[in-house]
Amino acid sequence: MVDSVALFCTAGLVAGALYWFICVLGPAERKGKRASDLSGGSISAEKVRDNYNQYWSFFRRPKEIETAEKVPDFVDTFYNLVTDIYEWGWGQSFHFSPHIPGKSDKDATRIHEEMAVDLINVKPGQKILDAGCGVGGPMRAIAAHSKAQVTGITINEYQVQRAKLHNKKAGLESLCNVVCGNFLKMPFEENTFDGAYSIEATCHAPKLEEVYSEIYRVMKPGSLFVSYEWVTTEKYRDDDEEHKDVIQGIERGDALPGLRSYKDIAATAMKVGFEVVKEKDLAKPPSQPWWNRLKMGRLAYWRNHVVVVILSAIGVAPKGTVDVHDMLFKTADYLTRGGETGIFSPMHMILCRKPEKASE
Ligand SMILES: C=C(CC[C@@H](C)[C@H]1CC[C@H]2C3=CC[C@H]4[C@H](C)[C@@H](O)CC[C@]4(C)[C@H]3CC[C@]12C)C(C)C
Ligand SMILES: C[S@@+](CC[C@H](N)C(=O)[O-])C[C@H]1O[C@@H](n2cnc3c(N)ncnc32)[C@H](O)[C@@H]1O
Repeated sequence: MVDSVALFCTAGLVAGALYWFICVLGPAERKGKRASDLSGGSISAEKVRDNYNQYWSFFRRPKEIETAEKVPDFVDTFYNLVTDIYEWGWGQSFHFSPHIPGKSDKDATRIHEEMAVDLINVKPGQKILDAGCGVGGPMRAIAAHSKAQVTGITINEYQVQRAKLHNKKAGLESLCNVVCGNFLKMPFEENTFDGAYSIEATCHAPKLEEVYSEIYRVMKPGSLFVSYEWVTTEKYRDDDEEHKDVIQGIERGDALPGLRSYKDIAATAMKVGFEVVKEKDLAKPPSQPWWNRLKMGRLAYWRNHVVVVILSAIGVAPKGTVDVHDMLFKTADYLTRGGETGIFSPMHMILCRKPEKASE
């Protein structure tokens, strides 16, 4: 009798501890994803590992990444694999922001997002485009702040579902619209939007010119476009093996067909017809390091690793989740090294205007 009571109590304690470790400690945000809900996005659970291997096979055939037609599929596969982990461990905004002393990561993220819409100067009710919207963290902050009508586009169907769900929960359905599509060939008429922004998304385009010219096409003459670009900075040397290693690590862990130099951004914008209004690397001092948040998360990553291993072992999370989590763990290190050495920036800001009259 005493034995069975002890057994019962121990089992209760173990179950309680597991619940606390996985469900309470797990979510990044109060209303975030739970570890027990980790999935492979639109990929069925049994195909997650195959898709992870397929993702890596792109890097064994680098020529294919250079082919524009293959890149959206490769990026789509990547976001099926990482979207839930990002939401669980980071939140609903899939980007970095400078650390702001005395402010939480959540507030610093929102301030960085609001700055984008303030730069494009839109009025309540006007239509704006979010090129590469993720699950819509920025879109909701921007719609709430500006009262503009935001249309987001993402290549990943699973993100569309997540974004719509979050928009509904936030009561922002009337201001936020999400479509699944390729930002290299958007399902919008010419001159549709009163402004456009893109946060850490155009880096996935094999050729920046293609996405910029498509954004230019759908914007109204005289309207503004702002982008936060992932770039290598003036400190990057391609004859330095350490630099090359860090940049290659960032490309592989973030589904990038090839990082561009900061020099290419304004040149490309002008090539497609934009006037460049302003260009500034928002990571440069006096901004505080954006990579602080990645470094401080290390303990949480270990806890997440244990959670993912347990959940995969008991069949709650798909089998390849551990591999995907490992890949992100290594990526966090490459990104931190990129930030600390100053050779990489995820927030090279460019503000452009579509001229009232297109030049010849
Ligand atoms: C703009 C892009 C994504 C940028 C960031 C949002 C993500 C880049 C690396 C990601 C992460 C790395 C480590 C993960 C950790 C091991 C896990 O336990 C919890 C999630 C991470 C913190 C994850 C979160 C998102 C990132 C910071 C790219 C893709 C263009
Ligand atoms: C790092 S996430 C950033 C998401 C969002 N801007 C944010 O900050 O939360 C990059 C986004 O770009 C989208 N993306 C990448 N390539 C795309 C393409 N060819 N067409 C449409 N969306 C694309 C991805 O699906 C993803 O939503």
